[in-house]
Amino acid sequence: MSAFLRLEALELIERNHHIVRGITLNFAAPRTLIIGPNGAGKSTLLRLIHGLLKPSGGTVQWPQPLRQAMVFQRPVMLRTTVFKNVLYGLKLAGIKSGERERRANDALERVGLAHLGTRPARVLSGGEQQRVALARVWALNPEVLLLDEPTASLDPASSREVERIIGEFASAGTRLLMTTHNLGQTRRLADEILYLDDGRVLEQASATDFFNGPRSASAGAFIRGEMP
Ligand SMILES: Nc1ncnc2c1ncn2[C@@H]1O[C@H](COP(=O)(O)OP(=O)(O)OP(=O)(O)O)[C@@H](O)[C@H]1O
Repeated sequence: MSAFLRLEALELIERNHHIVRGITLNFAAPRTLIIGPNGAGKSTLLRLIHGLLKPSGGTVQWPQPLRQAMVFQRPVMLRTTVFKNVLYGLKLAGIKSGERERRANDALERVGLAHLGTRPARVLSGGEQQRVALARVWALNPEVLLLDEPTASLDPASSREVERIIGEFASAGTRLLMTTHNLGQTRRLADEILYLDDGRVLEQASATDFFNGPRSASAGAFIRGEMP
C-alpha cells in the first residue's frame, strides 16, 4: 500500500510545551485509529493533519490532494433546520443548486434522519446532532475523514449508530483517521493502530498485532486499563 499521507518531523510547541514531538510516519491503511492516554496529543495531531493548526516544525504532505472532512466530539449546528445544515456545507463547497438538494436528501437518508429534515437542528439529541454532522460530511463525499472522538459524548445506542455510519464511510472507500477512548470500538473499526503517549508515536501496528502483543509498556498498561 502506498502512503496517502506523510508526516515528516511534525512538531507542535505551545508556550514552551512540546505537544507533538517530531512525528515521522506514513498513513496507508484504510482505517487508522489513534489511541492513547489523555493529553497524549491525539486531537492535536488530527488538527495539524487537517490544517487547523500550524506546526512549529516539520510537514504534513499529501502526495495527491484528497478531499478531506473532519467531525468533532461536539458537533456545531447552525441555527436552522437539519436539512439546511447539510445544504450549507454543500453551498460552501461550491456544489450547484439542485445537486445540493439531491445530495442532502441522500445523506440524511444514509444516517437515518430523513424524517427530521425540517426540525431545527439545535433541538435534536446529541446523538442525532452527531448524525447530522456525519450527513454533512457524507454529502461532501470526502476521500479522507478525520474523526476526533466522535462518540465520546454519546450513550451506547447512539455510539453504535454513529459507529455504523462510520463503517459506511469505510465501505464507500473513504479513508478514516479517528481518535477514540473506546477500546471495543477500536477493535471493531481499526485496520491500523497508532498509539500516542506524551506527543510521541510509541507504536504503529496492525490492529491484530497491537492487541495481541503491544510492544511498549505504556500501550500494554493502556489496553489492560491500568493507566493512571
Ligand atoms: N493551544 C494549546 N496551548 C497549550 N497547550 C495545549 C494546547 N492545545 C493542547 N494543549 C495541551 O497539549 C496536550 C495534548 O492535548 P490533546 O487534546 O491533543 O490530547 P489528546 O490526546 O487528544 O487528549 P484527550 O484524550 O484528553 O482528548 C494536553 O496536555 C493539552 O493540555
